[in-house]
Amino acid sequence: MNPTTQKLVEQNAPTKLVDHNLVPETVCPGVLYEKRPARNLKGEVVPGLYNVWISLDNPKQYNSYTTDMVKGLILAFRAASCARDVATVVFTAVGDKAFCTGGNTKEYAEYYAGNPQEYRQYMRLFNDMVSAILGCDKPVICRVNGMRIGGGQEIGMAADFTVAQDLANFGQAGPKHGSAAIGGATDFLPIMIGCEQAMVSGTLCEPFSAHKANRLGICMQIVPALKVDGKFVANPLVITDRYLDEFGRIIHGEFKTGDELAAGKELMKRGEIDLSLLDEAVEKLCAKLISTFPECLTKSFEELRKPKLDAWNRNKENSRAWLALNMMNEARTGFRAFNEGNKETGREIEFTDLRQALAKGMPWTPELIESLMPGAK
Ligand SMILES: CC(C)(COP(=O)(O)OP(=O)(O)OC[C@H]1O[C@@H](n2cnc3c(N)ncnc32)[C@H](O)[C@@H]1OP(=O)(O)O)[C@@H](O)C(=O)NCCC(=O)NCCSC(=O)C1=CCCCC1=O
Repeated sequence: MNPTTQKLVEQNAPTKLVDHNLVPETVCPGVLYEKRPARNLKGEVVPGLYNVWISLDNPKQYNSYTTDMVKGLILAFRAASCARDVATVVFTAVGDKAFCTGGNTKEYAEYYAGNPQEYRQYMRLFNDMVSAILGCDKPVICRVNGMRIGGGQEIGMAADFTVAQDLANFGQAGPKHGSAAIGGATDFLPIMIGCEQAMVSGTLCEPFSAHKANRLGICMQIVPALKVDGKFVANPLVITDRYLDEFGRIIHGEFKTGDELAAGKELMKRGEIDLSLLDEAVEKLCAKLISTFPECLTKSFEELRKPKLDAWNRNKENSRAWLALNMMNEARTGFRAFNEGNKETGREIEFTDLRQALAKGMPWTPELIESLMPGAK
């Protein structure tokens, strides 16, 4: 700060500030809240200003969020909103495997399955978490440190910007695991990537690469993360060196197959993951954001959020009720299948068995659900 401005601040700023936060900046289980010094465009630390890094910390379960973590995120976004000295929120997670793979399937299978009134309460918290991200008083950057799947994709899309390391996959999981992607994805995807691609992602649940996420417009920037022999290389599992196939179809960002894939996997084994370029890109974006008038920036992102916010507000309460009741049958079955299955038995049900049974008018009995579990004879 220049000396004249500094003197004016000393003479005019209140000596005691009112605390608008609802809760102290608490540490909640599974959520880290860390203030990091903000930097300007030259990379210099700006004294007295910070960016808050809110990190999901459940790497063993791919940073899926438990009920406690959902509560922690609501509080963390609220605290960041109220912090006068915070410029930007970086929303990320611990490790390099996953940003988040959505709701915690163990908790879903072992507590919420068959318990719709409890899940309805959980969905109150879930809805408040998404609203807390969309309503954050600071711009929110989703730093995608690894895969962003299911509810992870939903809370990531609620952020204002997405910057990803290029080994991260994106996508939905709901209809394969007994849910519908109505925790934000069905609201945000059509706006962000168009109705056709949204339909593909929200129903087929096929993961797509960071390169494709960038092309579709769901991610503003990607950076390489794999270092082989000391040099960064693009994700070797994905086609990145050509745009079209012989028929003129776009193949850039599609997953490799056959020999090309095998060679990619070999290269992957030789390399190590280094997220320093991701951090550089995120810091650079934070520096660009801090180099703006604060209220004009806030008004701009508040307006630009409106298409997402309007769609979310229109649907979130109905979605809550539907998801709660769905815990009686399909979610009860799908999340148990993921939780009780393994690599050998598989973690999904035989969908055609269920469809054949329902086609004959079979009711949803506990025995039907047991008969559908992976490995059931
Ligand atoms: C496709 C996957 C994301 C990754 O697959 P893969 O790379 O093969 O890893 P895994 O071996 O499957 O997983 C590694 C370990 O992490 C555990 N894990 C992964 N995801 C979760 C999770 N969401 N909850 C709890 N634990 C998780 C996994 O069990 C492994 O541990 P283990 O000890 O068993 O070796 C794949 O992991 C996957 O599909 N995951 C589940 C994705 C999912 O279904 N998420 C929930 C979607 S629904 C949702 O999020 C919702 C949000 C609000 C609205 C309603 C709603 O449904």
